[in-house]
Amino acid sequence: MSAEQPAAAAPSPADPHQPTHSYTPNQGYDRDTVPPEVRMHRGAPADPSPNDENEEDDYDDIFDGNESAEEWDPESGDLTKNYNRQRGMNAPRSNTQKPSANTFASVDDQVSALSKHAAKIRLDDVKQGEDREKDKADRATSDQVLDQRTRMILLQMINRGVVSEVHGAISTGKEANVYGAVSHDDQGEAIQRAIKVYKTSILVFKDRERYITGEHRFKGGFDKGNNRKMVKLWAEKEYRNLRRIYSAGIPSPEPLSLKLHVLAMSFLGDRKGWAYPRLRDATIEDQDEWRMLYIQLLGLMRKMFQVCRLVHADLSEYNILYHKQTLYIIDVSQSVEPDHPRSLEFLRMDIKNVGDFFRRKGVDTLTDRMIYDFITAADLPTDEPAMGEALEKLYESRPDEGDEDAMQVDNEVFRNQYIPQTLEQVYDVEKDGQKLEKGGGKDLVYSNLLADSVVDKGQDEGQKQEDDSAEGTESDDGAALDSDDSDFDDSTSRPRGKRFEDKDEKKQHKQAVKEAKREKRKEKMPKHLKKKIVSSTSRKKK
Ligand SMILES: Nc1ncnc2c1ncn2[C@@H]1O[C@H](COP(=O)(O)OP(=O)(O)OP(=O)(O)O)[C@@H](O)[C@H]1O
Ligand SMILES: [Mg+2]
Repeated sequence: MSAEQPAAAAPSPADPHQPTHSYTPNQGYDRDTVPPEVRMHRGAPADPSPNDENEEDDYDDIFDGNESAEEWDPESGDLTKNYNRQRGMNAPRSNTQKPSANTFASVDDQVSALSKHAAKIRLDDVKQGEDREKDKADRATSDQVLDQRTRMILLQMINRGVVSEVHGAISTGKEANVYGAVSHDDQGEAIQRAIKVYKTSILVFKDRERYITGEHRFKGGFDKGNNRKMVKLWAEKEYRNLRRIYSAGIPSPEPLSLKLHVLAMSFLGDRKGWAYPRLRDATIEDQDEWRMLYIQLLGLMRKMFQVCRLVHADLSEYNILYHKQTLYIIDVSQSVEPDHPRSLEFLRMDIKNVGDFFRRKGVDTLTDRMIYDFITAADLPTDEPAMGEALEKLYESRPDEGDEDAMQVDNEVFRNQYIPQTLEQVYDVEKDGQKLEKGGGKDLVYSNLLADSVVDKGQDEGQKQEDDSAEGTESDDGAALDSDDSDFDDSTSRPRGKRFEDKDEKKQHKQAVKEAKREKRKEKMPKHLKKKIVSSTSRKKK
């Protein structure tokens, strides 16, 4: 106040009495009682971190709602709630109050309440496989991803009982870090968990746009300028995709809880917290096992496509974990639905990655085209052992059995083939279907999807029975499975129509069905109706 006042005089009994705390309008009381590791600041600079540049260090979205996954998607909120209820993941919460009248003070209270858990985040306790040990610099960077907001979310998860402790990084990457965590069951038994924390740095997430644009589930698009929102969207995508995959019975982490950019899931590893190796790092000597895993993986890809309606879109030996002859699918944040304009392109890429890897391991692989047809064919089984058997039949049906040169040529052709990017393009091609049929038709990589699963199914449900009997026969309109596919016994999953013993009879029947369908197509249905059918068919879950 006055300039004469001594700066730091020794305390004297005559000094005016100082309040124990100070009050700043709109900021509430000072928070010196809150340990620094959980202290939040409105206005005050946060710890410098490359990951939270331009981020206002506030926690409103963390405490707002306070309901984990329930708040992130109003449209599918019910589903998530149900899921969480079923999983019993909504542990008793001690801080359910919502910020209302005095928002800041209320958030502050919640922060203070969480501070008691601060010691349960111990990131120096690092658990990484030897071959994946990162150097110190890397680790330092990784630790910084735990900015104040992330720390707050983790504390909140601890408070809610999702986990009881968070440990060091299992993996530190460009886009996300995965941390080990522990939770305790009713008997006090430790259960390992994994927590994936998405990084919010702008550059890394730039190319993610192509996965989201065109996703009907993300119709609202995303705000490229807002990093935080984008990363949140990304975590949501992984959560939702994992839920589908896990509930379809595909080996994968079980998604447990989601808050903004932090996703808690079950841990794929041993009880001591060692994660299963990536397929890339798995030590498998037995050649037969490699082949078995290859067949297993093709089945998982098919199931993911047909049952979960998802294309992984980043599938490789890096995003598959291995344990005891079982493959686990992870890292599904970029996975898209079949109606995504680039889904088929992504699928083709996945197939290539998988094929290349297993070929390097010495496995006699099928051509990319055969795998593509196997995955997209509507009329094959979606469960084991039937899927594996179907693949064995494919092996038997190969015309140039294992001829590597022929396969290479076929793969090259297939990989360079035109894949439509939009529905409009698909329909234009479909109009020309008759022309293409005469020879080029089987090169239509999307024919499985278009002719069978989309257009015909949608046209008239009343005729479904008739169409069913022709399932698999339409396939020679395009690049579908060899017509022998009707020999597959998938009676367990879906009743098939008429079965054919005689090849000629089969051929005749196919011809007739083809004619009938051609006629049917002439009575073209309005585009908007088709589009509607396309999206409803592709969203359909079994
Ligand atoms: N549920 C889990 N259980 C055990 N380990 C896991 C789990 N999820 C991920 N991991 C480990 O973390 C690693 C990285 O996970 P993931 O592939 O999901 O992240 P990412 O998106 O690829 O991250 P980045 O691209 O930044 O490397 C995996 O290779 C795996 O070793
Ligand atoms: Mg990965």
